[in-house]
Amino acid sequence: MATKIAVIFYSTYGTNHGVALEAARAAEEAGAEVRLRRCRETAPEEVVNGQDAWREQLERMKDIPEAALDDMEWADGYFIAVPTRFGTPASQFRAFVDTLGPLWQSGKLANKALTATTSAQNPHGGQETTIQTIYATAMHWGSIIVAPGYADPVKFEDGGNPYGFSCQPGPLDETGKKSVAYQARRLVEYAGRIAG
Ligand SMILES: Cc1cc2nc3c(=O)[nH]c(=O)nc-3n(C[C@H](O)[C@H](O)[C@H](O)COP(=O)(O)O)c2cc1C
Repeated sequence: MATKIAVIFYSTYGTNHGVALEAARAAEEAGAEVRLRRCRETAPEEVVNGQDAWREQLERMKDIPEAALDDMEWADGYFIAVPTRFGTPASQFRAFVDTLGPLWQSGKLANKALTATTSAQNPHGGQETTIQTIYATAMHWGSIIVAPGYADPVKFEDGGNPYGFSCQPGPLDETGKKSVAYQARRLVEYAGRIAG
């Protein structure tokens, strides 16, 4: 049976959408069954519509299903891609996390593999604290954290964040794609071992 991976992301301007697409592609290539899911937009409509770039990104994602409890229960592993907001994950992701109490209570979030990535405007704008904050939540679930570390040469080319791939806003460059693909393959491998 194929390893099941949920790629859960949120993106205001497109960066993390790009990361999520590359992660989903690489996980599928590695043999996983993949669900690509976006966190629901929680910002007021007038705020989203007040920024063309935000409104257009929401339009680009409209056919991607919103993340739901069933996706979390279904998956063997989670690939999380969310922007940094003041050194922590975007609240749209936190809003989804805050719906997971019943799953956690029934033990259905335990023993899943999890890895996380982020983006921030500045090269040192809080990427590491964002990823570590996601990992702190994952520990409450009993997840097995699959950080990339420096276990592949690409980590010496991509800025070297051992907690998870991180970048500045914009489309992924070739090194970024390689790094995200490596992190996704690693997740598939360890999610499969745990589930197996
Ligand atoms: C409310 C808010 C807070 C932000 N906080 C930070 C921050 O702490 N550090 C930083 O470098 N960038 C910060 N940014 C920039 C975002 O991280 C950036 O827009 C995001 O990584 C782009 O990802 P996306 O294209 O997927 O939306 C912030 C942006 C917003 C709107």
